[in-house]
Amino acid sequence: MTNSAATSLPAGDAGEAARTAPAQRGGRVTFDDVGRTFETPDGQVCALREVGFTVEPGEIFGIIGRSGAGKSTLIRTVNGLERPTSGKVLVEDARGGVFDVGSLTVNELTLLRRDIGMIFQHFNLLSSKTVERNVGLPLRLAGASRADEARRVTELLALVGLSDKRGRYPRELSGGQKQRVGIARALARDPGILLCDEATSALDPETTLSILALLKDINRRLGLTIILITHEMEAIRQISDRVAVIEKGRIVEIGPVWKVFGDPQQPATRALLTPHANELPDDLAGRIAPLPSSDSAPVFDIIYTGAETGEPNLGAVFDVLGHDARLLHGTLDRIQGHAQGRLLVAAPAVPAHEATHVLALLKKLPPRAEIIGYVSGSL
Ligand SMILES: Nc1ncnc2c1ncn2[C@@H]1O[C@H](COP(=O)(O)OP(=O)(O)OP(=O)(O)O)[C@@H](O)[C@H]1O
Repeated sequence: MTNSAATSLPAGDAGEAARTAPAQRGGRVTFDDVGRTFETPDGQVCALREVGFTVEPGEIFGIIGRSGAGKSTLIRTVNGLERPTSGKVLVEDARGGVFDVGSLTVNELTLLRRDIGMIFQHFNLLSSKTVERNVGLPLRLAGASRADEARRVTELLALVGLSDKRGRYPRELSGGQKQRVGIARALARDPGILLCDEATSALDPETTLSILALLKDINRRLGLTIILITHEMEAIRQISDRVAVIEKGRIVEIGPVWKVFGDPQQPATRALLTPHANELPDDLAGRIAPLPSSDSAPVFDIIYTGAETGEPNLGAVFDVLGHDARLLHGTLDRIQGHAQGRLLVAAPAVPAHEATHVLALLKKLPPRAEIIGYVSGSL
């Protein structure tokens, strides 16, 4: 990989022609031991430490972390809005040109940013300009003719489902429509990478879903690489291929979404994903005791991480726990085709002194199970 800059960045008419052709595949982003510290009146703040991973072309890659973890700083290093104080951010475009973002001159950065679109939580639209003018702005700044701009705006508005809003102003649009304008504008110059900074955080749940569906559709149709930072786990779950968890500036966990969500390894990940995972409904919690009594039944907590082969086999569970076993509580979800979740099952047929033995049998079916207590009362 070349670490030096911009000789392969397209320039002039030939470059413009290449850029207006549909992207065949997205760009690749490599964080190579990236660190970023800020000098503040209160001393140094270390926002990123030893960050190292690669986002592959065409991936939708999510970055999650609590407030102040370093998400914004990290995503902003991709388009040079932040420069690393150590390490490198390398962006490889679809034509194989590799750019060391931190070492680019201002002019080179301007060129690189043509290949990197960005959308924001608060849309950042120009309120005095129509939808058409907002979307066409990057093209106009790049010197496109009026005719080329109008043609491209027509394509982009069709892509985001806003063809009928061409002459409207941002104030006349809903939040979801404004974000669609933001997406169209970000795609105006046919970038290979789209950065999404909390892009759905200001939207209601239904609109969020429609924007996520649009991003996924764009990713599939254009082959664009999408990097999204968010504190909304649902956004990641819905569309990301892989996810990285950032905590105090470090990447603490990274992997396919189904794996990280189904079987989080780090406390920071668990805190983000399942803050209420161990909470039971009050009525049930009140009935579960730590020790058995004469009329109680052991409660088995069965966890499907998604790594099991095939779908969860309830028949096999009931063969072990007895056919009068009762489902007390549970969730089951599907992420990227993997069924994962948790079932709490009471087994009146299992005497307390056999519970541990039965637990061992149960563990041979799904990979995780434990006894969380004993429930008494009629089942
Ligand atoms: N320009 C700056 N000057 C000083 N400190 C900064 C600057 N930018 C970010 N920081 C600090 O770096 C750390 C990471 O901030 P960052 O905004 O990247 O976190 P975040 O995960 O995006 O948070 P949020 O979800 O709240 O936006 C924080 O401690 C923040 O205060």
